[in-house]
Amino acid sequence: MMRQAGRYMKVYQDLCQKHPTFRERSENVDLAVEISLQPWRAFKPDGVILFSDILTPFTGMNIPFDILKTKGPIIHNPIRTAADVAKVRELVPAEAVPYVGQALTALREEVGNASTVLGFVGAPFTLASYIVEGGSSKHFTVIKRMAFETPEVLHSLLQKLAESVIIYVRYQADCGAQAVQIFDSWATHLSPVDFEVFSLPYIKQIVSAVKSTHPDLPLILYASGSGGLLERMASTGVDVVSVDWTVDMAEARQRIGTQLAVQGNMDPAALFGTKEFIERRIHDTVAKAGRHKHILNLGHGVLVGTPEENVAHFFETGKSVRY
Ligand SMILES: Cc1c2[nH]c(c1CCC(=O)O)Cc1[nH]c(c(CCC(=O)O)c1C)Cc1[nH]c(c(CCC(=O)O)c1C)Cc1[nH]c(c(C)c1CCC(=O)O)C2
Repeated sequence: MMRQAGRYMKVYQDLCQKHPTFRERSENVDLAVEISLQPWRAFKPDGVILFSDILTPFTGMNIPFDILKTKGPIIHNPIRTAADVAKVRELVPAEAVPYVGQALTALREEVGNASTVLGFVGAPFTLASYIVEGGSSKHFTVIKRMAFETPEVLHSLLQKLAESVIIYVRYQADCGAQAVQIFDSWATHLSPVDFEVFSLPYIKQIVSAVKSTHPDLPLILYASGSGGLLERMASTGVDVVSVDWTVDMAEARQRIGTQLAVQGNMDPAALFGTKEFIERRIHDTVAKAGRHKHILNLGHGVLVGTPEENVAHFFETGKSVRY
């Protein structure tokens, strides 16, 4: 299951006591592998997600960052001008983030053919939102101001990010990732007309560049609250469109079509419900996705406080579904 998978787990919280910083946990190969394997050992899901963050490659791009327990992601020197953009370096993953490749390779060895190892990247707009705003944001006013006042500055940043993301996806695949998920989590804060200018072209660029060198690597695209964008997401050329719970899965399937796979889309909070409720929701979701490619998942990460036994029940029920 996606993203902050692990935070709800006691084994992860215990490990955080000993290794208190996110960067230590994610930049040390042994720790990153160990944390990635915690949900795998507990639930045997069909996918094992690398423990890392979409911000991790920033270190190699001359964008110092931290992820603080209280404040979340922090970019120490936000990028606001053309001169700032000029300082952003192209990512050389083997030099800047070798632990990512090493962890993926180790995970592939560990899980063998019993599960799929997933890598992930942030999409240019979502990465830029952190870089320009300086951290998480509610209204995205700084990056939108840049978009609407000096679009050429934002475009030059997005283009640089797209080039590094292409390199990073290829690196993850070469090191063992069997599928890569692209997170454009905050793209839905853009109006669709602006999404078509500031996000879509860059995702398309990434997908077509990666497909030209890695035609068999499945690419998954996620955006939160993506109901206004489903057709546009499908038009990027990705193999899987990840859907969150604000869209009915039957409608999502209809809008995305039967050629692409859909992923999702249970409300993560459904795992606070009774066992029967969880089962009903799983069957409902699977039925609505229809007899076409579907990766059963939550519509976002597992929420902190989710009972681990309910997560286990999600997987047991999901695996027992027969068409
Ligand atoms: C936007 C985004 C980020 N990071 C990510 C996204 C895209 C997915 C989405 O839409 O949520 C993706 C991500 N972040 C993390 C993973 C690892 C995969 C997994 O363990 O499931 C993945 C896939 C670990 C993490 N990344 C982070 C944590 C939590 C902090 C910690 O455990 O130290 C984890 C486990 C920190 C982080 N990093 C980011 C945020 C918003 C936060 C949470 C801040 C908070 O709520 O406290 C940026």
